[in-house]
Amino acid sequence: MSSHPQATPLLRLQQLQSLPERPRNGPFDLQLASAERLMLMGASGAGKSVLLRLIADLDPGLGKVWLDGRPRSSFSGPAWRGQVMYLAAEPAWWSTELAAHFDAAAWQQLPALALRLGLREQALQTPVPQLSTGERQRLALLRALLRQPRVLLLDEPTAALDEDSTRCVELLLEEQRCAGMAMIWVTHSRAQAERMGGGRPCLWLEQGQLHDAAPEVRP
Ligand SMILES: Nc1ncnc2c1ncn2[C@@H]1O[C@H](COP(=O)(O)OP(=O)(O)OP(=O)(O)O)[C@@H](O)[C@H]1O
Repeated sequence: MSSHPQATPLLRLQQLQSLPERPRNGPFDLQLASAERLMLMGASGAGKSVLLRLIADLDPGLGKVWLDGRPRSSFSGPAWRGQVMYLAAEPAWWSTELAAHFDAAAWQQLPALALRLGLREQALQTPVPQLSTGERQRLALLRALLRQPRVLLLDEPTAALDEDSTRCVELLLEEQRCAGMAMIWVTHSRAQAERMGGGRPCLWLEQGQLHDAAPEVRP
């Protein structure tokens, strides 16, 4: 399957798949342009997180991936994941101090962005374990955005959020897309897939394969 076939896609997958001993996932062939966003749905356990993790090189797999025509094998792992970044549904925090997760420039930019996502000012001074799930989810998103990846792989980024916060996140991510960031966005919300899909059908993952349409409308 290919989305928007083009001469030089930003991200290209060819026959990407999980290792044979893992649950079947793939092979996937996919292209993603700069400023393109694919919405991805599928039943719980269908393999959506595994697909994103395969792309980010966080899960072992077979097949090929390119960024801007350059093979993933020519990047170091950290360099690849800096440009093709996976934002987990439950992101990891390696220090209880929030500031430890941001470089100095990003830390300066954080308050204004946090305000836009409805985070209280005090949240930035609160030890990470004492933040609410939704606060941590928004801060993890900002941590990722401030690193300016070329491709952001979003695993249910609004799952823990109320409607207002969800809309704030959607607006910010739309701005980032318009500025050129490509995204694959996993959601369980059909309404969100429609809102954020830009008129394109969302992709469905089922039995390890991607489809252009929801299961009930496929022949
Ligand atoms: N490292 C692994 N080794 C073996 N099986 C795995 C591994 N990681 C995930 N799986 C299995 O692959 C399947 C897909 O998992 P995945 O987390 O990708 O589902 P998902 O579509 O993201 O689900 P949800 O919507 O519930 O988050 C699950 O059955 C899971 O147990």
